[in-house]
Amino acid sequence: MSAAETSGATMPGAMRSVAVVGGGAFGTALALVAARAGRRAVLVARDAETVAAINGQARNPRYLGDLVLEPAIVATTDIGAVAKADLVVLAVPAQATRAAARDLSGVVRPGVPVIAAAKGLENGTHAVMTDIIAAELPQAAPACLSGPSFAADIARGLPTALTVAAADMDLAEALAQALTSPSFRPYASDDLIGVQIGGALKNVLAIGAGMVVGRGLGASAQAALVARGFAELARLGRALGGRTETLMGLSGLGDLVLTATSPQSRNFSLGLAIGEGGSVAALTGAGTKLAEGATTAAVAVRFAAERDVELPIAAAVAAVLSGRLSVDGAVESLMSRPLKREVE
Ligand SMILES: NC(=O)C1=CN([C@@H]2O[C@H](COP(=O)(O)OP(=O)(O)OC[C@H]3O[C@@H](n4cnc5c(N)ncnc54)[C@H](O)[C@@H]3O)[C@@H](O)[C@H]2O)C=CC1
Ligand SMILES: O=C(CO)COP(=O)(O)O
Repeated sequence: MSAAETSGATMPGAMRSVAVVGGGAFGTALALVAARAGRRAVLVARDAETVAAINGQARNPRYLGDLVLEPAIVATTDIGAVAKADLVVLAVPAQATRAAARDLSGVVRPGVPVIAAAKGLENGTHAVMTDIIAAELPQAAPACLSGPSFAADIARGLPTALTVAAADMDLAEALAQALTSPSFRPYASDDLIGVQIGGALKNVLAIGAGMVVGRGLGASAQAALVARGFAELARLGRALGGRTETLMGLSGLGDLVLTATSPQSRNFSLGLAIGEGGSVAALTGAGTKLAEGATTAAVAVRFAAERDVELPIAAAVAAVLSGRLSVDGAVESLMSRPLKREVE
């Protein structure tokens, strides 16, 4: 018997029904993934208008424009629907993951895997998402899904490859089997920390890359930020126990390359607008699009400082976001740091 079976976690053949919680862009895309993989997929969203549009017109206009959602998925506002699921996906923002998990505490059945889809660190606790799930849903088997994949690309059925991780590799492999389809290729991993630190940090670095482009600093500077930013992501990931191979894989370097180079990314776009002279307050205030890196920046810098890990680029991004530095001031501070060996 595998560790997953002895721990009571649900195994692949039994994962017939998937509940995705969170009716935004990524939750909707992941409900489509589950449906394409042959699972019974239900999307639990709190906004009744979104639920009506998904069920009535196969669209989520608020988050995915006029993209047609095929195959059809079923949406509901009833969180009780999660009780029937053999597999749960939590696709709400990182700072809402604890509240959403708490809402599910009396609903998720024992042994059911709960996959965190958010990319970020919790403000205050510095927790990764699977630690939040472990704390709030002790009856569940925590897992996470991360990698280069824009929700709209997934929803269109474009080819995507991601990493799905669980502490138990057998469970990670079972989750990959349960979600795979011709356009969606999950790779299994048991490195929960490596996967989640990569996903959290790449958003911060993507904001920095956007600032570089928006300020007109050139493609050479953008590439330097990606490479030295990756050194920071890997330094923090390794300090927390993540593996170098994971950090260099889909959920780390892969997602960093995507997000730090594409205006399709909300994090990159936020940085771009700041670099062009936009006001941080106006670009991150109420009603603006989610950019997880805007919160994760300061959280990661504090977390790293506690562990004596240096994150100069992330710190510069956090300083610009908090109004302590201009983009030009950030560049000057980074360029005037004492010279270092490239490899420590
Ligand atoms: N959009 C994308 O391309 C991708 C997003 N992600 C990650 O997925 C997470 C969610 O992102 P998106 O879906 O894009 O954001 P979004 O802004 O499109 O949607 C967020 C959804 O969460 C809901 N929500 C917020 N708090 C909630 C709560 N307490 N309970 C229930 N629902 C709640 C909102 O009503 C909204 O429907 C983020 O961490 C993001 O980094 C990961 C990969 C791709
Ligand atoms: O995580 C993502 C792609 O992998 C989505 O990035 P943004 O949140 O910056 O749009």
